[in-house]
Amino acid sequence: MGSVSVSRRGLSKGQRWVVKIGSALLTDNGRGVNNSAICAWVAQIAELRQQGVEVVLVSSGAVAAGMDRLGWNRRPESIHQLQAAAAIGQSHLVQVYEQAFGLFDIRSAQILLDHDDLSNRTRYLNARSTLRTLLSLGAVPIVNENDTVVTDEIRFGDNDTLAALVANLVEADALLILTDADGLFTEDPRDNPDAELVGEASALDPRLLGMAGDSRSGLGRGGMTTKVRAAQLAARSGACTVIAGGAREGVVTRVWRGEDLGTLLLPEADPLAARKRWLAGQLQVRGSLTLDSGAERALRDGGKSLLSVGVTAVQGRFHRGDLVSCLDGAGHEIARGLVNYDSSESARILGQSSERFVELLGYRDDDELIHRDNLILL
Ligand SMILES: Nc1ncnc2c1ncn2[C@@H]1O[C@H](COP(=O)(O)OP(=O)(O)O)[C@@H](O)[C@H]1O
Ligand SMILES: N[C@@H](CCC(=O)OP(=O)(O)O)C(=O)O
Repeated sequence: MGSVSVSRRGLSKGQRWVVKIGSALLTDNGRGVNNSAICAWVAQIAELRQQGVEVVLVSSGAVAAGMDRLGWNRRPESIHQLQAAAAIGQSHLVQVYEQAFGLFDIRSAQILLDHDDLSNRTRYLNARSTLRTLLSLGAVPIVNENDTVVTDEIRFGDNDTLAALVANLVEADALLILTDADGLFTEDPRDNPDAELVGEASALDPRLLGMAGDSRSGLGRGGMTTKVRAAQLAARSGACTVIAGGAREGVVTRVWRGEDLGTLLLPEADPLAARKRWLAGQLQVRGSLTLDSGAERALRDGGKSLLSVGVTAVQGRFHRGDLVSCLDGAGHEIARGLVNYDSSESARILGQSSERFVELLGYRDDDELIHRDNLILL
């Protein structure tokens, strides 16, 4: 699987990171919320922020923290008891984070998501806009599954998957999964103490899932299997994943600096191509926009976003967040992208500058009709 490489050095170039902290770690194996560990991770995240890295934190631990507060020492079977424990634990957890981030003058924000939020396009885009806005305000969003409203069938099942979906959502450069093992080993080290740490591999290497086993802690859910799957999911939008031991001193900043810690799982060679392909594979084309020559040039040569002022016609019926084609004057498709306004709104703002959006639509959300990050040139 090779040793550490140039790819490790690339980690510090990432501008947006998702850091996921698992239950067993957070609660010191069920012994209440580990305040000092949380303070240490928060201090490291504050350092990353200082270096210009935007961080989204995905934190598990609500059920485990709630169990501790309720004096339960076994994870309940009943979904309602789990939900109740999560509700009690989550508010405590967020309070601890809020205090810790406060020491660094960083605002934190609670985001609770469920499966529908990420499979429904409008809610997906809304979640994305909120996360992006929070990041641009310098805040650290703290994400967890919305355990109160989910039922068994629609649970993500584990926060590793949720973290990978969030990495896709915010188009993160890296996903750091902190857990109670030092990374992915060739076998569960609890079964075989001679198992070796995998230093680096392609996230898509088929051997990885054969090495990964389940969780044993009774607090965590997915074990290494969901972490490897999460790395594969994150790789789809071009993110690399590091699975590392969260109890190691300075782990977040050390991984960021490229130190040889944990397991680095890489996306395919060209992350940008992966990201665009991921975008293209998202949806069916629902409509099209015809561009004037200025807009065509801005897209083709300038790598710019599509503004409504450069659109001359709107075809089809589509919603905000749908995939639409961008056509040149002769009707040839030159690009595809996720549109920020639905078809009737797009028809009202075509040819107009975004300054008139409020007057024409009654509101203005995004200045661009299609943001360049959501645009694929053909
Ligand atoms: N190949 C492996 N390498 C390392 N750990 C493994 C492996 N297979 C299974 N595990 C288990 O996965 C656990 C971490 O997953 P989990 O308990 O779900 O933690 P978290 O709460 O951080 O998500 C480890 O404690 C370890 O016992
Ligand atoms: N939403 C749940 C997540 C549980 C979970 O997935 O835990 P983990 O496997 O430790 O990431 C909680 O906060 O307890």
